[in-house]
Amino acid sequence: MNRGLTRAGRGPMPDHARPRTGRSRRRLIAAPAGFLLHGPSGSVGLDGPLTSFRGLSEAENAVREGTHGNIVAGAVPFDQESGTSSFYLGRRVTGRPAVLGRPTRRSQFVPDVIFNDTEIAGYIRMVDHVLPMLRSPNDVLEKIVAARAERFFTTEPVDPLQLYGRIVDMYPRVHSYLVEHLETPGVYTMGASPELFVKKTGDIVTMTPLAGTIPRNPSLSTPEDTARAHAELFTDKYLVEHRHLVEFMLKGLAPFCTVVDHTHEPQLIDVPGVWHLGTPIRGRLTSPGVRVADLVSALHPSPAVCGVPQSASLQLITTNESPRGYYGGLVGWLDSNGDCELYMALRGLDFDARNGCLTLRAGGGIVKGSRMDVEFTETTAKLATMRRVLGITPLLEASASSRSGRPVREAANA
Ligand SMILES: C=C(O[C@H]1C=CC=C(C(=O)O)[C@@H]1O)C(=O)O
Repeated sequence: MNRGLTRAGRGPMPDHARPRTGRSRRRLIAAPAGFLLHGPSGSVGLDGPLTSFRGLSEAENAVREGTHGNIVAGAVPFDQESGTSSFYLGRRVTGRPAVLGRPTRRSQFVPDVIFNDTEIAGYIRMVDHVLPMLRSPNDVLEKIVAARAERFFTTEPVDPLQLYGRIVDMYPRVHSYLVEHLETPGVYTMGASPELFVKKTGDIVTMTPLAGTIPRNPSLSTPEDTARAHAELFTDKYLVEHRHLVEFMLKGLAPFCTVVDHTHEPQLIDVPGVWHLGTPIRGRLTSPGVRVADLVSALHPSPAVCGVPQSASLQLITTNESPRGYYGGLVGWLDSNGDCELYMALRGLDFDARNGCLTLRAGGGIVKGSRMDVEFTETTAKLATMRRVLGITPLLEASASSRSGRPVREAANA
């Protein structure tokens, strides 16, 4: 167990990354304390002194003891073999940190290399490599999630909490998250997650796995765009891509549940910038004492971020992509009652406050019948969620605007 490694023992934060406290009549979180979550289900932060853990199972044991705090919160990486978790045990605080309300200085974000072309080339190679495998009746691969990164540098120091505040303000309909990396203090993963991985309340688990995506069309009215999304997503290619995920989740849940209910048809899910197919699932656990760490090892990484079969997809991803870190992992909290809320760490970025480097990452499920150009456009639409936060014109909106000759409406929360 890695107890006892507290913020006090982790060296100083750089000046421009250090949080400041402010005065407000609302209840405030004075410091970021490793983890923040804001969204329709409420706000969660931590109050110290904190104890930290590099594994979900140890973190769960400690919070269930209930002696050092009532909540443990943080992130599980995409690949638990090559990365470590960052969990912080403390007391639950609800409310908005004072610093989130502060106006941000306008920074410029410049690309690492023009168009981040190395990552684009790697993505194209990966998709080219897997498409024939998916078509071959002799290959086991049925679905794989290929992802690509975009890297930018800030031209002046950026406060990670102010950056996070922009995410919270821009995307109130989904859950925003921030986790400081335990291994590398001063590095943060943050974003606006569209997807509930698992929520546990007593003996009830709920989730809405998402797979199947098309970008929103900001030049259409909402009813027109809804009709278009329905017509495009309820077709064989997307339904198969989605079914792989639902089948995996149902199979993974079965040993833990006495009953599992789900809708037989997926639903159209409206999240910032894109439409998804999603299936709400609800299970009754064999006991409220089922461990969250056991649910996570049965269900993560799911085909929402990895593929089918899991081991072959994981192998292809770890061999061919730059390390994903917390992208495609899980973020959220577990408490001393055995309850939890974990979200998929998607539509986010890694921010290294020590050198101003930001890495955005997004991917999409590839199945037999997928097309390179359509898949690439899907990753562009997903990357746009964080590009908007940085004030970098999303490529899709820029090109749609120049084609139509008129400005395109902001689609982030349309
Ligand atoms: C892998 C991502 O999204 C997942 C979640 C929803 C829909 C997805 C899809 O349609 O491929 C992905 O499975 C991402 O945002 O990087």
